[in-house]
Amino acid sequence: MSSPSPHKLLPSACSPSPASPSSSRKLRLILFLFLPAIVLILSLLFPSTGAATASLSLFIGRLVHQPGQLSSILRQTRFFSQHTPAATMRLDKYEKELQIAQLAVQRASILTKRVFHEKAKGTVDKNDKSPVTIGDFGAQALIIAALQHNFPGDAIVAEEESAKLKEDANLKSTIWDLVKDIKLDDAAAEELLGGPIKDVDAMVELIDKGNSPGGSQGRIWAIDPIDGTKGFLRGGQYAVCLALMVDGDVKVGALGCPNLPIDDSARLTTGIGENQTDEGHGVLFSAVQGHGAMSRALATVNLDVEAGTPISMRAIDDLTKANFCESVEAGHSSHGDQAAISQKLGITAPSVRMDSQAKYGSIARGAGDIYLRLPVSATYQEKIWDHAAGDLIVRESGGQVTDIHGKRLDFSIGRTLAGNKGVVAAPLAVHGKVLEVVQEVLSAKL
Ligand SMILES: Nc1ncnc2c1ncn2[C@@H]1O[C@H](COP(=O)(O)O)[C@@H](OP(=O)(O)O)[C@H]1O
Ligand SMILES: [Mg+2]
Repeated sequence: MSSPSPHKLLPSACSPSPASPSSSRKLRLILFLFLPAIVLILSLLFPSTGAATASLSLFIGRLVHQPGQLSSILRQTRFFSQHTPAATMRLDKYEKELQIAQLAVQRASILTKRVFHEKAKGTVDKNDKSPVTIGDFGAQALIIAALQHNFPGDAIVAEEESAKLKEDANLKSTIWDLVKDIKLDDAAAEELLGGPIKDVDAMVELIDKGNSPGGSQGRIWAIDPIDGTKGFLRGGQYAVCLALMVDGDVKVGALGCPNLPIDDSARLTTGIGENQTDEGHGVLFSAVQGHGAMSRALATVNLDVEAGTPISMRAIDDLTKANFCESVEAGHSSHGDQAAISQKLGITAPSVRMDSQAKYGSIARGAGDIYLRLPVSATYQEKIWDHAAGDLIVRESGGQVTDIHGKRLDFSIGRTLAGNKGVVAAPLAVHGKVLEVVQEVLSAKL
């Protein structure tokens, strides 16, 4: 068994820490002591501006008495705490990348939702026997069109290729009929993405632009147009996933989860992975390295790139009360090993099964707590598009993501995570304990 590499296990420099209670207390004390003095000085200096002085004192008074508002200001101002920058999206870098990623995921999600609610999803089997739908091809074309328009020099690693479309004219035209009508409701946002794709040939060409071998150099986008295709077909959870890596490090991540509840505080229930046919769901998760993660309702319009709700993982003081997530597919993650790990940790609640990177998003916002992906096959290599966005979103929410050996996921090797086995994602404070038990249970296989 290889031991965890210490430098890889350091907490993300950007784990979010909301304004700390002590810094908040400090500011409240200062304001409390100086409030009368400020008011006195202002009224002596500007006797004619009584109303302004009164409003100012009212504002300061509210700050002193409303810690929530105070801490939100602290988060935004980076005041008093060296940790506060993480909880805001005040971006000094990657602002455009985040904006385009969010809009591209929103637009592709409109397409996937349309297919999701139709009976016939145009399913074909790929060579590896995994299914792909017209939604996968269409969403990939739309996302790549947006990336090519904005960042023409960037490489792209995307899951699908157009070979099947080239041999099936019907399939190709069905996808084009779908793609050509999809647009955001906001004209300016649509223009930012470069507007509609020109024609069917351009669409096919775009799909194949996702054939980069990946690697450790330069800017590379990873796209999974529909992650959890089996969940998508079953009527369960799925995710539209996009991440930017620079020199092998994930810098920006966006996850569109059209079937997750918008409310971040809704705890996961065991039924979340099935029969998600109600409208009114949909959440967009995003993160920028060093700036925390956030969520917002998955919309169809333009968006304020820095707005959204900061999210964080749930603090767990008692691991027996933790909530596990795992794949629905027993072929993707070993249900038996997961059950043995739960038992050893004293967890009695059944793990919540759901498809796709919606698992990463769910634990990042504290709806669930721990996501384990336990290898079933000795030879399977995880794909970078199945993890890049989720890995960043969880780490930026106060979590740690490693493989079962305790190594951080390495996105710099190519299209697969060839240097890793499985996934262990958990809040930073308990990750070590969870990993220990994972290794104990899997010891015979490691
Ligand atoms: N044997 C295997 N082990 C682990 N993951 C696998 C696998 N076979 C396929 N997958 C991946 O599992 C992903 C779905 O993950 P989950 O089980 O968490 O929903 C699939 O993504 P797609 O649905 O995009 O093809 C696919 O890439
Ligand atoms: Mg996938």
